[in-house]
Formats: sequence, C-alpha cells, structure tokens
Amino acid sequence: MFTTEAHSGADLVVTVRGLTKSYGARTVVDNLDLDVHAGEVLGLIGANGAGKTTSVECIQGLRRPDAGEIRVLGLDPTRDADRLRPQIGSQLQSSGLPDRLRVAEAVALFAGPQAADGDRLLEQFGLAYRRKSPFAGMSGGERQRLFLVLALLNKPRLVILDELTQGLDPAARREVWSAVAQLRDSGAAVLLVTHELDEAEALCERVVAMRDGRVLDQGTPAELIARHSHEVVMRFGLAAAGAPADLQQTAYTLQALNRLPGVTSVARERGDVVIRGTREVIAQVGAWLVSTGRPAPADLRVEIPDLESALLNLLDSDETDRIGVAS
Ligand SMILES: Nc1ncnc2c1ncn2[C@@H]1O[C@H](COP(=O)(O)OP(=O)(O)OP(=O)(O)O)[C@@H](O)[C@H]1O
Repeated sequence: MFTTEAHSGADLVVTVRGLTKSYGARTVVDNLDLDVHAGEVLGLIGANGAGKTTSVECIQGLRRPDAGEIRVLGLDPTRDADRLRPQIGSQLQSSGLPDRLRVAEAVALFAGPQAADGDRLLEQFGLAYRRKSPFAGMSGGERQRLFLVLALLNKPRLVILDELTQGLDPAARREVWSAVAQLRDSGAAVLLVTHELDEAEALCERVVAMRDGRVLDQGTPAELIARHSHEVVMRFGLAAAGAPADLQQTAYTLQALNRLPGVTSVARERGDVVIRGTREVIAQVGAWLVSTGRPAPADLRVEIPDLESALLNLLDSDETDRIGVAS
C-alpha cells in the first residue's frame, strides 16, 4: 500500500530500514522503514506514544537502536556522531535556553566554524529587532523562530523539528510554517514530528502515520486522505427541510436528498439533516436546495475530508483489525 518514491536515490538524506527499539520488554519502534530526501518535509504523525520521538532520537544518534540500519548522509548516526553533528540542526520537544541569554549571544554561542551569517538569519526570521532581548522576555512564537535560526545556523543538511508549534497562537504558527517552508526550499531535508495535522497537511510532502511503533500507512497527505477519508458531511437545521410541523414535507425532503447522485446516507440527528457522500454531494445538495425556491439554510455546514479525519479513520480501522485478530 506504500507509494512509490518520486525521488531519485541521489538526494536521499536519511534512510531507515528495520529500525527497532525497545525499553525493557516493550517494543516502542517496531521495524520502521523511512526515507527523507533533500528539499522535502517528511512528517511523522500518529497516536501518543507511537514511537515518533524515539525514532527521530535514533536518527539523530541520541539513542542506540536495538536492530535495523540508519544512514544519515551516508553515515551511521551512532558511530559517526561527531562528523554528523554539524550537519544536523534540531529543535526538540524539550528545547530551552537560559533565561538571561540574549538572542545575539545565543547565536554567537551556537555558531560553528562554517556558520551562516547570524544577523542575516535573524533578519530573515523577523528577529533582528530582538537581538538584545533576553530569552525569558520572548513570546512563544519568537522563541520557536529563534530555535529555527539556531537549527539553521550551521547550514545543516538535515533539520529535525519535534512539536514545533505546540502552544503557539494561530498567527505565530503561520510565521513558523513559512520559516519551515523557506528552509525546505533552501534544499534541506526536514523531518517534522507533529500532532497538528493541519500543519502536516500544509507543510509535508509526505507523511508517515504510526501507532505503537509500527507504520500504519505513508504517502502524500492527499494520498492518505483519499485512502482513509472519503466522506463529505453536510448539515443544516431541519427547519430548512420544510415547516417543522409538516412531517410529510420533511420526509419528502429527506427522500429527495437521498436520491441525489453521490449521496450515501441522509439522517436526522438532533434537529439537523445530515447528508453523507462523495465530494459530488456538495454541488448536488447546493443545487437542490436552491431549486426548492425556499431560502437557503443559513446554518449549512460542510465537513470536507482532511488529514485529521483520515488519521482518525486509519487508527480506528487498525483498532478494529486488532480486536478482530485478538477475538
Ligand atoms: N527513556 C524511556 N524509557 C522507557 N520508556 C520510554 C522512554 N522514552 C519513551 N518511552 C516510551 O516509549 C513510547 C514511545 O514514546 P515516544 O516519545 O517515542 O512516542 P511519541 O510518538 O513521540 O509520543 P508523543 O506523541 O506522546 O510525544 C511511549 O510509551 C513512552 O512512554
């Protein structure tokens, strides 16, 4: 079910084959395969405790795998840690800096011999005016942008970002997203661990969905949505289906909606008409509502399949499979 790679092997930055890691008797990463290419953002998504952070820590050489092979830029992250360190930039879940350290001081502290122009990076990420600010006085969005500057400072070829935008307000998230897109466009390979599925949809060329250490599926966000989330759901108040007291009119409306192309079900749920079906139902139901000559329902809502519904369905069907196997 996995998709064929559109990339050539030449731009491979990370290759993982059969990665397995246990804590005591518990296997938390179980035979993981993945590739990350230059100029792409690969997202690791999935349930809590799926093994995403453990996987990126192994890729970064912070944990030693029990089995499997990892290559980062052709090197082994554990054995060749010293050679790899300058080529990997990371912002991890637990990132932090001393409260009194000023932005410009942090940049000077982290800069290696081959570092990029720190002032230019601060400018690029909208932090130039904060050069003299201590870390403690910065907002969440500014801190995350500073971590990105530090992650990029030594011109890494691989950047690892874990829960990058957790707790940020919507405007700050967008700023950080645009910084990650810039990073990808500059040719770095980006490995992004996230629970924010709108973030994965906006940023990732491909995503790997994990649960309990296993890969459930991987592909582009569009491929995962097409495979696991098919239904459009439309809802509007029952009053728009006919006068509330006119049961016959309501029944007629529900039958008429049920006959429209693409509709798989029509139901009444707590005072709403709920229509499920393929994407075609959006146009069909809209046209039908207009054709009745009644005012269009002001409370009409449309839920379009997205990565979040795809992942929920994927986790659900995995659960059902496992219960089926167990029983
Ligand atoms: N040092 C450790 N010792 C024992 N168990 C650990 C250790 N680190 C992680 N675990 C366990 O391994 C499992 C996988 O953890 P990991 O942090 O890799 O998952 P995750 O997918 O990143 O989770 P989350 O999305 O909640 O951050 C979890 O059940 C966690 O409790």
